[in-house]
Amino acid sequence: MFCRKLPKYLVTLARSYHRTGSKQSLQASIAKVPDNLVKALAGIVGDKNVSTAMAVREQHGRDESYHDCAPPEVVAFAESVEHVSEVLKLCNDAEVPLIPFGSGTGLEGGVNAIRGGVCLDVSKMTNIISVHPEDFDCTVECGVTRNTLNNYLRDTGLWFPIDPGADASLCGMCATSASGTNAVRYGTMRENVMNLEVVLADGRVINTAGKDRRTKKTSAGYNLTNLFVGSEGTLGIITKATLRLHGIPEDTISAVCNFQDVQSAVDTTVQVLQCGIQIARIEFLDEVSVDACNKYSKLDMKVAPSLFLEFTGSPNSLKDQTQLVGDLVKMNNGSDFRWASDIEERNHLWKARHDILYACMALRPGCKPYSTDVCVPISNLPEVIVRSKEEIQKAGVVGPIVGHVGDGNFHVFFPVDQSNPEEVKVVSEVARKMAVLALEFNGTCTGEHGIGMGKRKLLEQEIGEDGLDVMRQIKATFDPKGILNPGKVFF
Ligand SMILES: Cc1cc2c(cc1C)N(C[C@H](O)[C@H](O)[C@H](O)COP(=O)(O)OP(=O)(O)OC[C@H]1O[C@@H](n3cnc4c(N)ncnc43)[C@H](O)[C@@H]1O)c1[nH]c(=O)[nH]c(=O)c1N2
Ligand SMILES: CCCCC(=O)C(=O)O
Ligand SMILES: [Mn+2]
Repeated sequence: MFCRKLPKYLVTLARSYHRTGSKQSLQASIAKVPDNLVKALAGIVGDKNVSTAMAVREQHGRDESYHDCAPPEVVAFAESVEHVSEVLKLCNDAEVPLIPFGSGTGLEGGVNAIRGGVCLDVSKMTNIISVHPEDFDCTVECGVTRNTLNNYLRDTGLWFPIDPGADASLCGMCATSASGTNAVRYGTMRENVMNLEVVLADGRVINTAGKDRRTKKTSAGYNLTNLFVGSEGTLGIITKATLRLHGIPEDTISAVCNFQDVQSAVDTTVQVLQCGIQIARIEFLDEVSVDACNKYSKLDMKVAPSLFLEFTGSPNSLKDQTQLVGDLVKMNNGSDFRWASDIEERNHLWKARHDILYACMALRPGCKPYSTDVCVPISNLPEVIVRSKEEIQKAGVVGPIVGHVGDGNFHVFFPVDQSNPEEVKVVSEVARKMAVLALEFNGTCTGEHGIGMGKRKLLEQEIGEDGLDVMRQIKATFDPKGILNPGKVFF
């Protein structure tokens, strides 16, 4: 069991766990941050940037998910890469856990300090370092959020299209390999990051593609950039990202339409993609989600399985695309095709889509979101959604379905009452069955939210024992003392 040299706090943790095998013992053995370490932190980042106040710790001990708050013992705010490097050296030498915090919008408990330690909040590092409009790229510090970047870019005619709905930090988005409604057209963070500045556990600073490199292509050695994309704060702290920018489309039209059943809506999506239509967004909402959206965002859509679509391009190409998609919708017995070309109407529609999490939560006030995130090859999507819906109905729980269907990715948002362990158990079991079903259909348990705490068991099923071993070896190379966000991705 203890084959590798473990840090002190992990030895205590593992021993007490194996003595009693209980969850309580895990919590009891959380590492204490010594007073002198708190003082040393203040020496690095300044007194104003260190806090042990309970309110600040609690605010940093959870994200937007259902996972119980696990506050760090101290929160430090970094203002520069030098701060990040010094703090890491300090924690590494003292063998104290360190959890990076971007903007706390994650959905898998990534920032929860389940083994205590120091939370390093990087949201004060907000410089937009460079924009090269002629090269379609920019470089930002880790605390810059996607809305801040897009507001800054407005006059250049460019934008960064990856859109997880929440106004997340761009390096937090790198850390979770985020995507969202625009991925069908622009890809995910993986396709849109060219270079990263990363501080390693021992304080060394590296640039994953080499300092100041910002090329569209590279064949130079291993792809370190994409090793850090999706690493969830377990391999290093991302302090800068060089990102690809895209031209703002000339014209945009949005539309909604509905179908008699889930299968027809998803079949339409598959056919749209198979026809090679360069759709900008195509989102599925089942009747439960539409109902929630109507109530929360004051829409008046027919309560039926629906698609939200967006087309972009020149006026001529828009005409061709919309005509073809209109025909496909009709072929699948879809109806109520409603266009929204006016910017206010479009914004209202997409705001409603992005607020779906809150709309679903409003179905059961006081509950927290338990979200699934499976992704399968597009041809398997209709069957996987239909069978997932059957599981939800069999379990008798509220489970609206929303999907980035163009990517084969969809979510069920179960609003769960955390104070009811039986309910949490039932929901977890449906979520697990859905993930296993996706794996059987050549899919993944997470298309965009990450593994965090909730999907660690599923990762092993997905990657296999040997694959997971290689991941552990990579972790040990980058973080031999295991201080970086311990307990995330792996147990
Ligand atoms: C309403 C709503 C809707 C959505 C979503 C959230 C919410 C609240 N999300 C999820 C979320 O926005 C996404 O996971 C973000 O990428 C997280 O960015 P934060 O800055 O908030 O990271 P946050 O602070 O939550 O941290 C997330 C993880 O990354 C690590 N981390 C953060 N900053 C780091 C850094 N600089 N270096 C290294 N590690 C770092 C943390 O330690 C943690 O493990 C989502 N996502 C998605 O992909 N598609 C979607 O459709 C949506 N939709
Ligand atoms: C439980 C929230 C999921 C958010 C999300 O990923 C989306 O709205 O697409
Ligand atoms: Mn999503």
